[in-house]
Amino acid sequence: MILFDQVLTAAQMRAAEDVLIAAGTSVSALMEHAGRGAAEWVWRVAAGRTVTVLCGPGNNGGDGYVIARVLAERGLPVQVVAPLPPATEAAQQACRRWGGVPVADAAGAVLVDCLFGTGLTRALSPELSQMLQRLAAAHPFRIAIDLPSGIDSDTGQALGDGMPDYQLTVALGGWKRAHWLMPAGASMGERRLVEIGIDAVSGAGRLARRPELTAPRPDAHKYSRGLLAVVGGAMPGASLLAARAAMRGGAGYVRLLAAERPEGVPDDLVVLTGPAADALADERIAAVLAGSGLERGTDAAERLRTALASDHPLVLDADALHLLTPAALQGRDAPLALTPHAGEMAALCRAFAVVAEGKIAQAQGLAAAANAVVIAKGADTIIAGPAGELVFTKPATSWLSVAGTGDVLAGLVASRLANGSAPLAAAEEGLWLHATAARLAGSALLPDTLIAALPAAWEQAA
Ligand SMILES: NC(=O)C1=CN([C@@H]2O[C@H](COP(=O)(O)OP(=O)(O)OC[C@H]3O[C@@H](n4cnc5c(N)ncnc54)[C@H](O)[C@@H]3O)[C@@H](O)[C@H]2O)[C@@H](O)CC1
Ligand SMILES: [K+]
Repeated sequence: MILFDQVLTAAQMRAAEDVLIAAGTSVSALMEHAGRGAAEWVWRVAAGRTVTVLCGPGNNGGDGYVIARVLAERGLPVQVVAPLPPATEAAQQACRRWGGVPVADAAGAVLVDCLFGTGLTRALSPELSQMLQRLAAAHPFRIAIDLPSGIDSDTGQALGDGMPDYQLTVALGGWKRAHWLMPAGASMGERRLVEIGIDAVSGAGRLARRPELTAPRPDAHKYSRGLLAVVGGAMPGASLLAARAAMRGGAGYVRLLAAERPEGVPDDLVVLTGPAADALADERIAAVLAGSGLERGTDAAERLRTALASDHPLVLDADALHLLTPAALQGRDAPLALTPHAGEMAALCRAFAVVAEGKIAQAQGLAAAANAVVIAKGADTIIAGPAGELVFTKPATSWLSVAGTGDVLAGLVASRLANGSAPLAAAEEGLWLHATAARLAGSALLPDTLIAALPAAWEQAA
């Protein structure tokens, strides 16, 4: 089975390669396979122009020698820069088969960066870093093979300064975590995968899938599509945005529970201003959203307690994430989804005593500690589930970086939950609708235009 959506750590990638090697494939054969696949991409981009391959000492460099040989065999002008000699057996063999003489420096149309891949363990030396930057400046099109050299494969952090930007990154054998994490993702350009036959790896993450979102069943009615209660707070604008988004997320009925009827409520949104506990006692409620515009005072804490006590499937966002404690979850059985951005994640990790470095470990630690699906938001949104599930997402448009889009996302995830999706699926579906509507809303989008684009996003779901 070909796995195009698996996302691996460097250790998981090595383990997957070891399985193939134990089954009789040599490292050189894997390198040949990977290098040939990568060469196809370089060939297309180069379109007859001069290519420079920068080869490092490890197997990433070995891939580079394969690429240089394949392109030279096809008649392309190729030069190799190799600041360090090949040090692994497979790389030495690939270098011998290439058979050329490296040059000290080069300029041309396309730079192929094969300096380091998953084996990078420390920052590049100043000499190597300067060489990489000089070559990058001398080539208008830059392709990173497996990873841009200088990136930590597991965290996406740069291990030094002055990383160049690439137009294309060709992942070999499987996606690495860094391909879908910031800051690395911001410098990788387009990302493509060359498959080399590795199998499923236990404990691996995966890329978010295109969800199966369909029109309501022919016999649907508003309650069968799901009744969502949105617990509003002192700042009604945010909960109103979330509720309006939720109305277009698939739920059949959205009720806003507000202390007072806010300004600007559309006619088609039901607002209940009585005690929240009474409103939440309605057994037809399929899911609850709390947190958007809740604020953090005594009233807010009380409203959150009421939402938690009702024991409906629950999405908590924004201020609720600053108020949540492990004690508050005692006795709850219903599914829970949390949607923290980086600041809220830090507060939750403190509250739930999650001691972990980095976005993935924190999201997974919190998911386990709170028995919740955690949507760790940002330019590199990931989803962590309580059973260790880990889902990466492809970058959405950067125009989403504007106030209020988080409220829209929370409304969409809650709407999917009310509609009957399990929390992890609700998270993936909500993120897909959000990203698709954002793409359709175009430049300079606002929460309003994002919500307005949701029907068109649904049209693309089928
Ligand atoms: N193992 C395999 O079966 C395959 C590996 N492939 C390629 O091999 C790569 C991984 O190969 P390696 O594990 O050899 O790793 P790299 O090619 O990334 O290089 C690691 C080598 O560089 C040294 N090193 C690490 N950081 C350094 C630094 N800052 N300065 C100087 N030297 C440094 C290490 O000690 C090691 O010798 C992958 O990214 C991929 O490109 C592919 O060819 C497919 C098959
Ligand atoms: K590289």
